[in-house]
Amino acid sequence: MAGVAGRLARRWCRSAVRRPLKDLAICPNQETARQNYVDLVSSLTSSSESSTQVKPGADRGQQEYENLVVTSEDGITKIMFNRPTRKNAISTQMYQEIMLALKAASKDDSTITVVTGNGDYYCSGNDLANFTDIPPGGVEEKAKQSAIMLRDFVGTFIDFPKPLVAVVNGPAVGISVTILGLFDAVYASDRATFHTPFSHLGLSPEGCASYTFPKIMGPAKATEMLIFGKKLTAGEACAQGLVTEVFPDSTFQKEVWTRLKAYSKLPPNSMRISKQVIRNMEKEKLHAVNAEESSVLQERWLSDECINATMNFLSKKAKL
Ligand SMILES: CCCCC/C=C/CC(=O)SCCNC(=O)CCNC(=O)[C@H](O)C(C)(C)COP(=O)(O)OP(=O)(O)OC[C@H]1O[C@@H](n2cnc3c(N)ncnc32)[C@H](O)[C@@H]1OP(=O)(O)O
Repeated sequence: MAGVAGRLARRWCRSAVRRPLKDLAICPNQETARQNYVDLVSSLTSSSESSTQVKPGADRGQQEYENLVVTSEDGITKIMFNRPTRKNAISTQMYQEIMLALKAASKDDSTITVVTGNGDYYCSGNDLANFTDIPPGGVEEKAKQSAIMLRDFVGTFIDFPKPLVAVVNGPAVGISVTILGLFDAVYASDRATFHTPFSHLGLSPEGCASYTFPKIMGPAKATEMLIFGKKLTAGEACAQGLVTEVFPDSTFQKEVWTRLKAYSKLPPNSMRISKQVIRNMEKEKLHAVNAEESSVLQERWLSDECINATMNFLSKKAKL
């Protein structure tokens, strides 16, 4: 594995050497930062690479997923993030699996779709090792591919036609928080926290949060979360309208699932149509916001601020 990373890194270095710096449109400091990043990537152990690879033989036709557990029962399709040892961080493969699972859920017989996490975390956001998988086109190509994937991923939530409920079983970070603004209800354990540390990571908001959060909680509170990276408790997130209701952790699963099972017996067409009426006027705007956020992030991922923060995490120098 280290050999593959090394080869990719060497290929990126050769292409960088062939192109004059003015063509790269970056200053020498950025060039050095990127080179350091590529060097770090090539020295990493195989664990981060294996976490983002698609296993041959994963049979999508039969809805088998490597990083999700998807079940359908009592009119509810449950999509559970299932990488508990990585705090359910979303790998490249997992983004694809979530999109597939949502598309399947949009067409199945269930009336409600639920997203939740396995283990002590709901989700720790984007898997920071995603950026170690550098294609032959180099880091610019990686940023471009990531922006396309991000736009498609968020677009799947914008277009989801049935009631979509998040059952937030523990801390939520980054993109797993921002997309909550696209859910129809958010139930949280009192152990959950909501954290979008974009500035700490040299990033900017995604998941349409630059539009939905100011609308949900007002611009001043949205600024504290999205620009200053303030971590909210479940109670605070509920007071600000991001969370529908908070439950004590000891009774969380029982109370939430009892409620969801009752809701799932409501007439499905009526629920779908009500969702359309509530959300459809906004769809075009949300897709435009999604495109803009993805394009801004494509640039951010190439910035010194982002590269340094990612390196610090991957080399175990920093955590949130
Ligand atoms: C690519 C296209 C789309 C991009 C969309 C962009 C989205 C932006 C975001 O989502 S920003 C948020 C990114 N997330 C983070 O920065 C979180 C990083 N993780 C942490 O700070 C901590 O791990 C923690 C606070 C979430 C949990 O700390 P704790 O001490 O409780 O647990 P560990 O750190 O020991 O975690 C167990 C192992 O899991 C690995 N891990 C956890 N989260 C991530 C992650 N997001 N990316 C990669 N790896 C993660 C962690 O490194 C541990 O691994 P180890 O056992 O090998 O040490």
